[in-house]
Amino acid sequence: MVSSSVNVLLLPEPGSGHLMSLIEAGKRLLGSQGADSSSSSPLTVTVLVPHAATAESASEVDAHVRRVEASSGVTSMRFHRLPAVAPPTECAGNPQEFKSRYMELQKPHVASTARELGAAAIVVDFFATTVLDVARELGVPAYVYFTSTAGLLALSLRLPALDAEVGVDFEALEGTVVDVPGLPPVPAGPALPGFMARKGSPNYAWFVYHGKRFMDFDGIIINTVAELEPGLLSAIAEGKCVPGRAAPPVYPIGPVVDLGGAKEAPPSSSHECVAWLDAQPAASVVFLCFGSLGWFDAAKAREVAVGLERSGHRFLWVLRGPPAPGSLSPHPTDGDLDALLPEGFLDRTRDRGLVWPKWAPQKAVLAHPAVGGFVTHCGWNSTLESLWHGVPLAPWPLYAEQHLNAFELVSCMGVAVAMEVDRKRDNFVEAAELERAVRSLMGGESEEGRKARDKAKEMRDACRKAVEESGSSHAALQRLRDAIRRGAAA
Ligand SMILES: COc1cc(-c2[o+]c3cc(O)cc([O-])c3cc2O[C@@H]2O[C@H](CO)[C@H](O)[C@H](O)[C@H]2O)cc(OC)c1O
Ligand SMILES: O=c1ccn([C@@H]2O[C@H](COP(=O)(O)OP(=O)(O)O)[C@@H](O)[C@H]2O)c(=O)[nH]1
Repeated sequence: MVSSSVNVLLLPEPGSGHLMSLIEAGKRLLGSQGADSSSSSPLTVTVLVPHAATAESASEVDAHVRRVEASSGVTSMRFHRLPAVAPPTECAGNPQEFKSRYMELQKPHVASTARELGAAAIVVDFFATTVLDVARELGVPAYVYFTSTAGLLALSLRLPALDAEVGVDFEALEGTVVDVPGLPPVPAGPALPGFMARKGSPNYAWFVYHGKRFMDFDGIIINTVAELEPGLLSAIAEGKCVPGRAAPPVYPIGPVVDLGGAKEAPPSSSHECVAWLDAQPAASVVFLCFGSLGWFDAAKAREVAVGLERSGHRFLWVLRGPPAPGSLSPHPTDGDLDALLPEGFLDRTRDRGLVWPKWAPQKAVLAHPAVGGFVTHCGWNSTLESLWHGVPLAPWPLYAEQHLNAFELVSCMGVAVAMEVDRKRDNFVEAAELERAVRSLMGGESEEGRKARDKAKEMRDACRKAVEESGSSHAALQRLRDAIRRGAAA
């Protein structure tokens, strides 16, 4: 007998990156609900879509929601738009504070919607840990969805204690290391996330707050793969991050990336970048792309150009320019190549390079057999997309938690060659250093490069196996569904 459905509410942060990741996670939750799904209650998912704070963000969110609504096959996922709230004021320049306070303002709407729709569980974005109060008030189990690494999760869980142990600002710890269970000693200067620099900053305070609250959830769903971060996941599960308290169960269900049609073969050469790659030999092209917010000024672009030219390798370089002057949007503009690149660079490299000034079809590029290496800002989605295709990396972190990701990619996972990024000079990389890293990554004599290439292939296989039936992420999803059903029954 099929019993009534179990409705899981998802509360994303209304920015396209986090929203898309949580919706994709919701699809996985609905996925194949297990051999016993005909006899147990089927899960349904309702995404609570907060009204985005800016017009630009609202239109991105709306477009994405419409695409998912229209796509066939996602029949048990519904979307419920939450009413607009007045955005918090006085947080300019403090994105973590803004996002955290904005999510806190959703609480009354989440509470009334959960009552109206009936919720068996609530899953919230990691900027929305305040919404745990609503779940507790209603007696509904609550899960947090963590869009980044187990490394950042371990650091977040450890941070409240670390905050008490360390009496100075973290930026004053230059030259020392920080202990995070599951990671080798973390060099404070190069590797800690930027928002940890000053204890007085509201972003830091929110990071400590979220770290505390993660411990109170019924479970933490994380976009990683057990085989990518085994030591970190064990350290968290063994309670090493918060001694004396059992951590909530952690469900590594990754890689949660929407691979669309790009899973195996690249799509037809409809995009100029892909058409260009079609004409290049296998594993011969280094791809450079820096996420949704990465951009370069002429000084940085010059170093890249010189480094690429001297490396002799083929390249596909996504070069974006600064956000529009006067605009509130942090998004880069299309790169003005004449202004950004050294004289004659495009002519000299015409036969072996393409500089693309706009948003690029990154997933299709990484899926292309011509791509042999990826110079990346180390955004976690970009990293997972690269590893899904077995492409080794050279890290050039820029913002958010990316410096910690870069450290982990080199020092723990071994899928990246190290590249020296001068954080004190706004993440500047010298041409000679880029040239060295690209040569190593793309098949020079270096042992480091060979190891990164081998390890990336190994991780590709591990990621693909993880999502198969009997794989670790598949099993974690099944444990999560069981826990949600048990919670609903209770
Ligand atoms: C992981 O720590 C931080 C992440 C972010 C952050 O926030 C964010 C919010 C949105 O509404 C849309 C986004 O696209 C977005 C992206 C983002 O940073 C990236 O998040 C990715 C995961 O989805 C991934 O982890 C990348 O590495 C991040 O660059 C912001 C932040 O502080 C401001 C964080 O500490
Ligand atoms: O030109 C670009 C830049 C980025 N991306 C996509 O944007 C996402 C970036 O997410 P990530 O977590 O790497 O970094 P963020 O932009 O959130 O910092 C990834 O899915 C990329 O494939 C893309 O398709 N084209």
